[in-house]
Amino acid sequence: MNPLYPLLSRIVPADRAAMARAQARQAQLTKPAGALGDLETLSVRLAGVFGSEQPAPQGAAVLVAAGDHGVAQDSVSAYPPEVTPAMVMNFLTETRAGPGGAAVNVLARTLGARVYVMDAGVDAELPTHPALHRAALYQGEQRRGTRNLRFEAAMSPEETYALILAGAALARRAIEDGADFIVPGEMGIGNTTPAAAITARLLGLDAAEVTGRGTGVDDERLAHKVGVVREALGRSPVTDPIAVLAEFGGFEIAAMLGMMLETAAQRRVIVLDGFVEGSAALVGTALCPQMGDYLFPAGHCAERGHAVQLAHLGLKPMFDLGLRLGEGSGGVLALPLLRAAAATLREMQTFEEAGVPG
Ligand SMILES: O=C(O)c1ccc[n+]([C@@H]2O[C@H](COP(=O)([O-])O)[C@@H](O)[C@H]2O)c1
Ligand SMILES: Cc1cc2nc[nH]c2cc1C
Repeated sequence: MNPLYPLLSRIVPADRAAMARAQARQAQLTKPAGALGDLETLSVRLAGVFGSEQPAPQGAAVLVAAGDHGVAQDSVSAYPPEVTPAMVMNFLTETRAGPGGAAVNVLARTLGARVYVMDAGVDAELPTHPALHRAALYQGEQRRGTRNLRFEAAMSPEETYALILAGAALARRAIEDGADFIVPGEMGIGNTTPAAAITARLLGLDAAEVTGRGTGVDDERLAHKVGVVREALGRSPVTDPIAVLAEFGGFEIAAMLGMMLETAAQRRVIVLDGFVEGSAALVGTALCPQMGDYLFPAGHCAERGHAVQLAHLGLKPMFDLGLRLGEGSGGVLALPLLRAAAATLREMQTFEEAGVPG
């Protein structure tokens, strides 16, 4: 049996009747018709997720999965692979302001989201820390970093399934802790290369159309990176979504896919951050189109290939701040907009209640 079958079979479409009631309610609220713009669309989609025309989502969590990549030895990033474990320590360190000194920690602290960090296969001996979650090991060793997708499959099928299920388990934990919004996030030097390969294969595009500068590579490195993605795609003809993920993917991308599937299965909101997160979302909707009902893209991301991912998903981002960080940082920034959208349905008066002539 497909090890994902029990998870996939729990994902049902959003509640269309609740969405229709929310749409009708938006029309009665005290504002000119349509005047809340995209907040109205978001509020109706949230009604579908929570099965209520007055959705009341509570907690939020950002789940940052970290992994290393064989291809990072291949000059595809502007930074060395040692940054990945160093940033994991930065996510966990105590600072004067509180736990964690990275952008995602600060944004989450500012906006009231809880941060969970996951070692999905980082190439370093990380110390035990109460806030550091290890990927559940399948029978055998968890490798520290994937193989180089340019020459061979990045992950085995067993590793791929193990990481998907580990990501699902962490999302389950965060939901048990009270999260109704799950923001999958990632850290992994080199990971815009696997994300580009996955996106190119699943959308049938050329490497050059979806390969961007990541951490900021120059023109020469970008041309080399496009060549690496093209070689990887030329090496393997796979099109099955899980095979594509295993062949070109990353441990943290597989973990984020698991987080997304579990969040959809539990009818909570998946707040979608950038391009690397988008590659996991493409695998998810290829496996299970209904997962798209639970996806809420945060901001437009400056990475080449992000716009085409969202166009394929048929979803519009909420803002454009030129972000290209990852970590789930953009997703955390979207939380106030999503909360505000739900609050309009719950708390605004109707024309009739307020005695305003409609
Ligand atoms: O997800 C994105 O949109 C995104 C865009 C550019 C960079 N990143 C982050 O930068 C790293 C990947 O960039 P690179 O150049 O090493 O492939 C990784 O740690 C990601 O979190 C992430
Ligand atoms: C410093 C640094 C922080 C990051 N956070 C996500 N990707 C990153 C890449 C670098 C290089």
